[in-house]
Amino acid sequence: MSGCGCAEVVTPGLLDLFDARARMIAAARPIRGSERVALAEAARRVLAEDALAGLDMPGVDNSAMDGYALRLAEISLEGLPVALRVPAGAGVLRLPEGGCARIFTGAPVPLGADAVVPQERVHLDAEGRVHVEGELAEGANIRRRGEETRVGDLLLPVGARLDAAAIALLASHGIDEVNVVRRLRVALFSTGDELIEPGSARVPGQVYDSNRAMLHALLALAGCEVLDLGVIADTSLDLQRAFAEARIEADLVVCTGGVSVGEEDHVRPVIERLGGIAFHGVAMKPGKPFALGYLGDSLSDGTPLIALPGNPVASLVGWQLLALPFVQVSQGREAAPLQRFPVTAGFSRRGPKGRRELLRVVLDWTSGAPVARLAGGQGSHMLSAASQAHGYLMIDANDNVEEGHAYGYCPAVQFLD
Ligand SMILES: Nc1nc2c(c(=O)[nH]1)N[C@H]1C(S)=C(S)[C@@H](COP(=O)(O)OP(=O)(O)OC[C@H]3O[C@@H](n4cnc5c(N)ncnc54)[C@H](O)[C@@H]3O)O[C@H]1N2
Ligand code: MOO
Repeated sequence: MSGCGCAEVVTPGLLDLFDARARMIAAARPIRGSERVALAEAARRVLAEDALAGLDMPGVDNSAMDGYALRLAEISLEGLPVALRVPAGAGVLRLPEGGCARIFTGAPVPLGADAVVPQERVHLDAEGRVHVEGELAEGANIRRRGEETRVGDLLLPVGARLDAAAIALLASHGIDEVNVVRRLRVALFSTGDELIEPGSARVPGQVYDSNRAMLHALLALAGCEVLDLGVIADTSLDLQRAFAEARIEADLVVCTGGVSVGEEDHVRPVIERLGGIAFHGVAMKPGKPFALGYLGDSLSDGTPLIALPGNPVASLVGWQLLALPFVQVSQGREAAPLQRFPVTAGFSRRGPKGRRELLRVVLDWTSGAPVARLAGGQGSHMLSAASQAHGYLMIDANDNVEEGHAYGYCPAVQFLD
């Protein structure tokens, strides 16, 4: 990866992005409480207890191929008569001496058989006797009982998030209900007197509230229950009321807007009155005025609060890089590591001094290897590029982008896990 080799120099007063991330992860406390849900409803939920194997897997020795089950010692020039037919779902039968069994993929291998020959490797003579072509090893094409897991083995640990493969694994053991961590209850509001609801009539100067729609979607994707408090007016009193209500109802409060330094930005002083700020300001672009705070006596005893910037892309990036790992730990999961790998830049650009920049890029594969190209305008108010981007190119605080050099690429898909 490129870089001038100097130590990172970030703007004084701003926290380094990775320090901020570490502080978010350290500050989060897993919530208490679980519920039983049907497996069909369990996608993206987090296991509240270990899931153990209810049976040996596979449950019986079974065939990996459509073919013939036989005793290797009985293979002869005369061929073997087909003495049994064993479809999937049949019980465990015994192979008669001197005969073989027609068998299908997944069907129980009859007792006595020690190999399965695929049907492509046999020929049947006029009497229907089976002749094996080529060599066959003992155990060939037999999937052994318990070769994957045994009764009582750990299938999935507490804290595992249930994806489609995990759900299939549980279903394969006959499990139809699971004990999962209750959903994290998150109170969400945006603040700004210019904000109006999408769908309503607008006069110039008014702005549709896109951050709340975005954060609602992101919280839902992360498996949270969202308590949507709407748009809160930019006054200390209104914010104070909103925070007080949010605190009673929720495990976590997320707000967006009004978190910068102008006199119209009331969020920080109100938080300081009702609780405190753990940190405010991260050396990243976009997303600088990110804050972690709390309502109550302390971060560990009070209700945590995440204040995201108003600029839409700053809000998105703040969620993805800083808020999401906090939510993951609060849900009883491990915070997913930030995936980053080198990708060549297909453009040059001056860097923002003092802040790590997250450029919204698309990957161009036409040359066979990925080349990052800007997805569009990079202003932190510009959602178009963010909506097109495959991920971010992360540029160090004191670096410029030079075409042909490699920089850390963070795929956006990781933030949907
Ligand atoms: N003098 C300074 N001004 C600003 C600084 C600074 O350090 N010194 N930081 C800039 C940065 S960086 C950002 S990011 C923004 C963040 O400001 P706020 O979090 O206080 O956000 P607002 O001022 O409320 O709004 C900024 C911008 O975003 C629009 N917005 C706000 N909420 C929403 C929403 N829910 N949906 C859509 N758009 C929203 C708002 O209309 C403004 O255009 O501050 C810079 N200023
Ligand atoms: O952090 Mo701000 O996001 O540069 O717009």
